[in-house]
Amino acid sequence: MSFAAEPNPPSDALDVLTKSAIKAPAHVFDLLRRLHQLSLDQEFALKNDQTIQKWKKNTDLDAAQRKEFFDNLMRDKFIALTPDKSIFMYNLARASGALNIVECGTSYGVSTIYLALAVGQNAAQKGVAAGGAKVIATENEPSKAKQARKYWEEAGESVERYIELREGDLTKTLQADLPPIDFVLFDIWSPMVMPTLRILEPKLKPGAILLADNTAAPGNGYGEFLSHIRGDGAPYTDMTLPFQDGLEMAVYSPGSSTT
Ligand SMILES: C[S@@+](CC[C@H](N)C(=O)[O-])C[C@H]1O[C@@H](n2cnc3c(N)ncnc32)[C@H](O)[C@@H]1O
Repeated sequence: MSFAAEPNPPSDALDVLTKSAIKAPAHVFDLLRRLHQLSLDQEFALKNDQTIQKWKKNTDLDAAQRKEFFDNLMRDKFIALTPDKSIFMYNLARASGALNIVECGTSYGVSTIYLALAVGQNAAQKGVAAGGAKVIATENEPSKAKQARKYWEEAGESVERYIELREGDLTKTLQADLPPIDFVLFDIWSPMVMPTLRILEPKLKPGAILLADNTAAPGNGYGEFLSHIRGDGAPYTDMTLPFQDGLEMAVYSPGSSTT
């Protein structure tokens, strides 16, 4: 999400989540609609919150004070990937046949549900047992992790069994026990993205897909990450997809010839 963008009326944003957009049991589909609505309502309120507008303009705050304000503000916020981006992500994960996905930034687990549906459906199609396919979810706010688990329990078997939630700072929780990775979602505070990619990169499979949210938002803080994946000789192909505030899609392509 970006505070700079004009808010969309929440009802419009949800229109894309039709029954033909994703394959999901009816109760999971209804759960996703409910959670997106909560997230969109929160974002709508945030964009019109005068406290935030004052905070944005207050140049007296130092970096630590700004971080504290931001962390407190976000502690109970979904900040879920928007429905259009979520649907695209689900279908990309399905089309690529991803079996092992890392989700950087889980919050209340909305995007995790899409990724777990995709992983589970890919596993079923390929005849892979549940243990061989999963979404590694990451969240450092305990109250969010607890509630995310409840939503996944409500979603049931087709979702819950494909999620492994690692609680705590992801730059620590992702240090060990990573499978070869097919797909990564970066939906986390942008300064965390490059340190996390450094941890994940040795485990990326050739052809692995990276998505990163809001790379075209004003002041997005993605500079180091974008330089890394777009640099001369970088082992990636990359495009900013034209969703609101951008959605970066990169494909890990080590050793690919340019001749
Ligand atoms: C944008 S939200 C994720 C939204 C989620 N992907 C979705 O679509 O439902 C980013 C989350 O990252 C979490 N986070 C921030 N820093 C973190 C860190 N160092 N380790 C793990 N999680 C972190 C925040 O608490 C927040 O809930």
